[in-house]
Amino acid sequence: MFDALKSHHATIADRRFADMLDAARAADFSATLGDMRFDYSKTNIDADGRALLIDLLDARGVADRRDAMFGGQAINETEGRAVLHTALRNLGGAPVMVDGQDVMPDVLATLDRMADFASRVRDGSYTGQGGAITDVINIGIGGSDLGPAMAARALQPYHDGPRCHFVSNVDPADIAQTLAVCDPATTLVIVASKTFTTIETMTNAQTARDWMSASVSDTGAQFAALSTAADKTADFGIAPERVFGFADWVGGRYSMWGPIGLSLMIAIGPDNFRAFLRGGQAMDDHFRTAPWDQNLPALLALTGIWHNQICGYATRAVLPYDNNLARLPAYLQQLEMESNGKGVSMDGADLPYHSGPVVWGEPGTNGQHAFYQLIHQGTRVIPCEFMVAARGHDDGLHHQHRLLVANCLAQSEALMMGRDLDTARGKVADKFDGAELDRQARHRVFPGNRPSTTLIYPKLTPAVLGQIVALYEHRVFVEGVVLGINSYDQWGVELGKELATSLQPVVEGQASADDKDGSTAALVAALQAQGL
Ligand SMILES: O=P(O)(O)OC[C@H]1O[C@H](O)[C@H](O)[C@@H](O)[C@@H]1O
Repeated sequence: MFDALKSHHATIADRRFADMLDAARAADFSATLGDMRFDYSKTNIDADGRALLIDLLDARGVADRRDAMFGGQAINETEGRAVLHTALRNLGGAPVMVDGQDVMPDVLATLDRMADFASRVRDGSYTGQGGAITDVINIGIGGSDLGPAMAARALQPYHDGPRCHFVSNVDPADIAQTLAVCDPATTLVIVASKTFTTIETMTNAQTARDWMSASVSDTGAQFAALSTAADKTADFGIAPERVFGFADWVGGRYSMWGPIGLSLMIAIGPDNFRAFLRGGQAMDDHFRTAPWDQNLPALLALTGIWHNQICGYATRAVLPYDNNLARLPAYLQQLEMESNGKGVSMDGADLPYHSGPVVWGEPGTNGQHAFYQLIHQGTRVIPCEFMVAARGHDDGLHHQHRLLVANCLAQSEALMMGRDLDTARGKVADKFDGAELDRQARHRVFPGNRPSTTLIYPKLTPAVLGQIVALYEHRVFVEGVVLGINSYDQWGVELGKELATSLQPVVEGQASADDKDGSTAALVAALQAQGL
């Protein structure tokens, strides 16, 4: 499938793409949605390469598949489900049909119920036993944690509701340290779980309930649930008026737009939450209508395919120069790696090329003082995705924000330009000479020609965050369709869960480790000797 692209790549692999980069290329290899601009000119993709990449979209039927997704067809074929997180941000309410039924009335009614509840928590008319709610604890994991936790951090400047805490790990340290700073009489616990069976979440929810029941008479009244499993939320003792349901066509890692976003809505308020949804919807409209060579999600995806499947770069760094996006890399790790980390194509055959890349990152400028060394001078090429706002939220500190922007732009420039041996020699010629000058200079050489993309936006508002998240969601979709995999299941997480269940009695000393492998049995024995 990638033959033409690989042949093209072979002819240009040694080219220094900085030599192509003039103002015309910068304009041609950028695309915009309003004030959001995606620049992929600092890559080795040229007009021919881009044309071949766009051919792939047509050859793989991406447009039809996109329309099938928005149209409610069961494109999650292994689970027989539609993929309709986009319906959650379809604020205009245009009909979205699943099995002959319009799902929008239910979606919008649930959004209104969420807004009503969030408003009552925020204005103090919904109370705990001790009065107005001071703390909200969202208990969830994976898609029921990473989205709202990432967004609550990203939109911290808009936070004017009660304190929000996110507990995910089954490690008791997580819940214990959170409960320690909350008052049970004024805390709302939100149990977020699509299935309401996830062991970590149910264990933490039980621990929170025990904690609350020591001092609160009606604990159920201070619990809410976000789930597709209404029967299970009732069994847990949460009254239907505080259960916010959604359908199985919302994938866990795509679910922050609906009930799973309740903690975020309580933090920033329903109006800001709706602005977040509108941002996502604006990206949906763009994805559906913009020609491929102007289409941000498609271009982001094609840049990814170029770097991973064609150039062979196995990882990709996401580097937001926006400290409030500190959790974005973790969020994207689930979104991208759980979606496109598959070795089998939709029809069950082995994938004849690599699956999606390893995604990792940290905000800049922090990363510059840690792992950028390897990005600049390590032996592997790591494509970088920079993102930065024109303005921060503290106008009085705008001079400091400019320093942040200068650093972001400097990094992509440095990665591209590098520094050759002659220039490196010049840097140290006053200190060394002869063989020592050469040796010292070698350490100061930067190969350069290292690709990056840059996403810029005016300011990290709720709407802009919505655009960014939807941009990455659709990027994952396009990459998944091109690779021919199902981006919407996650069978690869099951085996570890099954083995954890079988190991539980072993670590509890109720069953022997004899039928386990030698390493596992020895580790259990050693941990038991240390007090397990
Ligand atoms: O929302 P839940 O049903 O509790 O699921 C939470 C998470 O756990 C699973 O193991 C999946 O890997 C994730 O995709 C999911 O988001």
